[in-house]
Amino acid sequence: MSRPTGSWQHQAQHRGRMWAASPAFRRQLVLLRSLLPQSPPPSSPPSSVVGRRFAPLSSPSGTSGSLRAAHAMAAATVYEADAEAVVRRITPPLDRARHNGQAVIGGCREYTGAPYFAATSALKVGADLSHVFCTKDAATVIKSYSPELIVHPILEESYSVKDDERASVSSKILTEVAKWMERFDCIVIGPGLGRDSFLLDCVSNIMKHARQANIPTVVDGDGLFLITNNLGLVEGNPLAILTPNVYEYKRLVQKVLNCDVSEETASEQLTALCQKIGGVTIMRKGKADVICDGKTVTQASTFGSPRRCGGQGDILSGSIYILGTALHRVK
Ligand SMILES: NC(=O)C1=CN([C@@H]2O[C@H](COP(=O)(O)OP(=O)(O)OC[C@H]3O[C@@H](n4cnc5c(N)ncnc54)[C@H](O)[C@@H]3O)[C@@H](O)[C@H]2O)[C@@H](O)CC1
Ligand SMILES: Nc1ncnc2c1ncn2[C@@H]1O[C@H](COP(=O)(O)OP(=O)(O)OP(=O)(O)O)[C@@H](O)[C@H]1O
Ligand SMILES: [Mg+2]
Repeated sequence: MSRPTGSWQHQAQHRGRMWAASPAFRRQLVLLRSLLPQSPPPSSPPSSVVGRRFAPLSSPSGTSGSLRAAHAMAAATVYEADAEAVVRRITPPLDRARHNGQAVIGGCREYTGAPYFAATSALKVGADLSHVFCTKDAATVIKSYSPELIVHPILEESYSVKDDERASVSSKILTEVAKWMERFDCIVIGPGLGRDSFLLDCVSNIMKHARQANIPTVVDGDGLFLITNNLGLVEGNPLAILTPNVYEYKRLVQKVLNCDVSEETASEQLTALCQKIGGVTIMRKGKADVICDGKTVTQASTFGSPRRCGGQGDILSGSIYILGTALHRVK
């Protein structure tokens, strides 16, 4: 699907006026401050920020075509995040008056592990409740993994819905998820979702609803497959965080920037990608996780296991839940 033809700048100006007056705007400020260390004042040494300042990953020289303009605007500096300090800063304090919840939209016939990993990670980093919205086939399996998860067997794939029932089933699914939406501090769209066209249409509606409700939304796994083919779902949404792995990033770059991934201009290309989509924050997963909001580039290169077993990305997307709670605390 092609991108909307309306001018992004025009839409951004309009949204900007609305955002400035809304609680979501304050959440966005916290999002940026949490993920990205602030630039030190010109006279301050690098140690004064949460994170160290790094030389550019590469020079923008040698880039060509449509990327050149974006590269000219790109942040030339990559910061190294002090991941532990960031986590300490945004982890929700224990408070008797408070409870927090998150939802994972994912899980189909093939994949039950991914939504489980994401949902259970949220519990481990501090969520009191974690919901999974998945297909009926996946629900019993996911429930049997853990009594802590609240599992809703409501998503449907094409094979289980007759053509003339699609509209009513789709609307029923949205109504069911919408009923719960206000309880969530954050939703994660995509781990183990699969790529069934009917299911993805229903999830598009859920994403639009979450956006209207200003719920911070992490997009991972097959959620990234969905948005890569329908960028309007996240375009201009400052509460959207995309967490692509190597392949998901490659597909995004090819679709949005119309070129291949370039390691020589990695930070500039990531910045250009954020700017072209508009508003979103992207965490590019890899040996170092590189995070960008279109202005600043930060990397977290704390050593992890070199083993690349499946599920590590799902754990990451579920853990980003704490960022959602940080955002809701400034409601
Ligand atoms: N236990 C589970 O249920 C799991 C389900 N998963 C889900 O599976 C679905 C498809 O995800 P995929 O990542 O397979 O889809 P992709 O389309 O991103 O990957 C396509 C192919 O690339 C390979 N690949 C991915 N990352 C790679 C890397 N860093 N280096 C080399 N090869 C790489 C994969 O093995 C796969 O064969 C998603 O919904 C995802 O969430 C995964 O999260 C893994 C665990
Ligand atoms: N080459 C690597 N070396 C070391 N750590 C890595 C490497 N690639 C990714 N990681 C770490 O693993 C985490 C998960 O990234 P990964 O690329 O495995 O996600 P994924 O493919 O989406 O995982 P999943 O199997 O859950 O879908 C990242 O946050 C990163 O810290
Ligand atoms: Mg993944």
